Amino acid sequence: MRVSLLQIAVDPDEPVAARRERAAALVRTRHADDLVVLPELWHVGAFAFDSFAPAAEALDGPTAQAMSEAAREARVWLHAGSIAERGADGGLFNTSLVFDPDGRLVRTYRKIHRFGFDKGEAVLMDAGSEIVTVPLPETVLGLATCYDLRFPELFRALVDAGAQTLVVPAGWPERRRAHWTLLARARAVENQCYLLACGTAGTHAGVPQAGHSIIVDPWGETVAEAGPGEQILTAELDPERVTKTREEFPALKDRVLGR
Ligand SMILES: O=C(O)CCC(=O)C(=O)O
Repeated sequence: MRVSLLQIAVDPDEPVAARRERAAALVRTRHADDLVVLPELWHVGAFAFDSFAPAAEALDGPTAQAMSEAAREARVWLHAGSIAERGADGGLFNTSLVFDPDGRLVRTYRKIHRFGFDKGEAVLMDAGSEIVTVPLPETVLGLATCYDLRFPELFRALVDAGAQTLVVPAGWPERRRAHWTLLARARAVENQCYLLACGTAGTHAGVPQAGHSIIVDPWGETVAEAGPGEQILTAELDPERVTKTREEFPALKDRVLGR
């Protein structure tokens, strides 16, 4: 199973519509992949708090439409990262979108843990509450977003729901890059899953982004890691490794708490 993480640069000088078209054009080139992943809030920037409400879109808005068409053209599964979603009830959510190779929006995930403590996303957005998995032909995706990476109980719940490949779009800041890499590997090894963590590059709202998107295998080893700039990170995964790792080292079966 070939996967690519599109580590897009989010630059405040680039209009949202231009970045949307650039991202769609990149997705359209990925026809040799099975799964393509974009970062968190790449259309607007995860730290561009003032733009969340004005840039918010419905689930059939321009970003979703562009991603649907790109997935269909490339014939790939597309985790299109997340958008600022204006819900039908007026709520504002940080929502991930997954499209199938026919361009159908098959699942959405509203970020559960909002970042910012008493400002930013934490006060501007509403929290999701649903644990979301997505069955693909080769694996089962478990969805989480950025700050969620710090909450292992979410990932355990995803494993209980059948997840084999954890997908984490992010807009992680450079300042805490060491946490990003450490947590990505920890979530993979403790849950015996592949983990695909796709961040942004560049600097927006004065916050330099970490980049360093990373693909980790179920043994906790790094399969591929990006640098700091805009980059496409590609790797070949063996979905059977999840089952084999869980059979050969059955630590998940020894759980005592939280079952
Ligand atoms: O947890 C962190 O250090 C970064 C989280 C974050 O930037 C986010 O969730 O948008």
